[in-house]
Order: sequence, then C-alpha cells, then structure tokens
Amino acid sequence: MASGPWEDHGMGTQEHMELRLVLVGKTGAGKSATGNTILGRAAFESRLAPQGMTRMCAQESRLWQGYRVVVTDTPNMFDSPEHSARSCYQLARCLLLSAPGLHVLVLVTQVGRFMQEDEEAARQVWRVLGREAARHTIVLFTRKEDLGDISLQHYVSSNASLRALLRTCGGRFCAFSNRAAGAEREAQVEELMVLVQRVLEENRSTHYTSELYSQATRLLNRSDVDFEEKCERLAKQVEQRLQGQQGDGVLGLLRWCCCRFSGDRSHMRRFPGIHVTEGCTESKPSWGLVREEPVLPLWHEHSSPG
Ligand SMILES: Nc1nc2c(ncn2[C@@H]2O[C@H](COP(=O)(O)OP(=O)(O)OP(=O)(O)O)[C@@H](O)[C@H]2O)c(=O)[nH]1
Repeated sequence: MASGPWEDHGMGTQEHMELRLVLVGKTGAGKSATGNTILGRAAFESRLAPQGMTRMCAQESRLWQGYRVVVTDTPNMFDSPEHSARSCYQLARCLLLSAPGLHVLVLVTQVGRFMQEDEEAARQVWRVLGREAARHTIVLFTRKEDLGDISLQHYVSSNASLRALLRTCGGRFCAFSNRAAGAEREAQVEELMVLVQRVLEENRSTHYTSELYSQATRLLNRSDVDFEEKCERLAKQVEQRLQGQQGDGVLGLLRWCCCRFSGDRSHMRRFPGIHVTEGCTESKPSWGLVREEPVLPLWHEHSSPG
C-alpha cells in the first residue's frame, strides 16, 4: 500500500487504486514523451511530426506506490475552432477511456514556446469537460533542459498569459526533461505526483466528472454496443454540446450580469471569456459594454477557482 504522502487520502485501503491522468496539449508539445516518462517506459510513440504523431487517444498504466496510474495520451483535439468530426471522435474516445472521470488533467506545453495554441487547447478542453476541470489541471512544461540557468519560477513569471493560466490552475505546475533517465526521471515523476496529491486533497480525493462523463459511463455499461460504436455515439453528444455552447453566449451574458448585479459571483466561473468592460457598473448595467474576451478567463481578475 502507499507510503509517505500517499497513505492518507481517505481513498480506502484497496490495492492499486486507480489514478487517471489525461494528457492534453497542442501537437508536438511532448504529451506522448511525458506519458512515457510517467510510465517509465516507451509506451506511446513519441516523435516530431509536422501533422502530429499521435492519431488516436491511447491508454497505458503503471503501478506507483500502490496506485495504478493510468495515463491517457491524446492527439491535439483542438486543431480547429470548428471542432471537426475527428476532434469530437477523439474527445469521445478520451472520455470513454478515462470514465467515470479523470483525477488529473495534465496540460502539456513546451518551455519557451507557450503560445496562443496552448491557451486555446486549455480553453477548449475546459469548454468540453466543464470549467470546473481547471481545479484538476496541472500545467507541465517539457524540455526543462532548455531552461538552462533560468529557474522555472522565473520563466513562468515573465509571461503574463502563462501567469494567468497558472492562476486559473491553482498555481500547479512542474517541468520535465523527457530526455532524462533513471533516478532523474523518477524524481520528475515524484514531483508531478506531489502535485497530483495536491489535486486530490483539494478535490476531496474525488475524480472530476461531468454530464459527458456520465454519458460515457452509461455507454460503457452497454454490453450490446462495441467500443467503436460507443465512440461514435458519444462523439455526437460532444458535437451537440459544443454546438449548444455556441448559442449559449447571450444566455451566458444574461446570467453573468444577473450574478454580478446580485453580488453572487459563484456562477461567474461558468462563463469564461465573458468580460465587462470599464464603465459597466452594478448600478448602471449596459449590454453594450459587455463583450467576449478572446483570451483566458475572467476569474483571474476577481477570484481563483478555489
Ligand atoms: N529535448 C526534449 N525533447 C522532447 C521533450 N519532450 C518531448 N520531446 C520531443 O518533442 C517531439 C514531440 O514529442 P511528442 O511526445 O511526440 O509530442 P506530442 O505532444 O505527443 O505530439 P503529437 O502526438 O504529435 O501531438 C519528439 O521528438 C520528442 O522526442 C523534452 O522534454 N526534451
């Protein structure tokens, strides 16, 4: 059974409790290589490829201090804002593989190459999974060796977008050199697992779930439908959800303003990207002063998702 920081999570005494980690990020960020570091073996194919190496979500696991750490590797599922059928299918596959819900979402990005696509990957994955998934997110930087003499802390504090992203993720981040081997590699895994432990503590040891995950679980219980068919069916639900959200904007604005004017900010987290420009006060609401914010969420201006 687990020892040290892992023994007291209220997760029961069952051997090999599952910890489901899902790796997401843009093409070439190092998701597969990170998965291999965590697993301690070359389980996923990791190679530089202009169009992306990983085509299908895949899952592998290892035992770690009495836990079964289950890692789901994904392709870039958010390569176009239009949400292609391929992306919806991969999202569905990812949900089915990690049902009934993920414990930790690992957002993988490269040191020195944090770009709009990384922000987009984060926003899109939270859009599909639900905004509260940010509470389960850890940002993991690959190519740690490229930092040279610069500390990771210094690196992240020098970029405003990164700072915003990390605030949204509760300040949970770490860096891997996926070229590392042996003790150095295991020390990195240990560092990540300390953050995983934090996520568990902050979420009362429960996994993250959502309506789509519930649908995935219901589908998994159907013995009359094969896995491919389950993926196809859930992909339709994913597509509908994404389409539904496009029409949710006005309703979102309305709800958001109502929350703001009533002083209740608890619902604001549900509508990331909606921002009130200067001049819109609680005593003087104005639709004209409300706009969609193209970058990360508004809540880092007001409160973190605590
Ligand atoms: N030097 C160095 N190279 C890395 C590191 N992590 C990943 N790479 C390299 O970056 C390239 C892309 O890595 P992948 O793991 O395939 O990236 P991915 O995000 O899974 O890519 P797709 O599956 O194509 O979306 C590979 O050539 C890796 O060897 C790292 O920490 N250091």
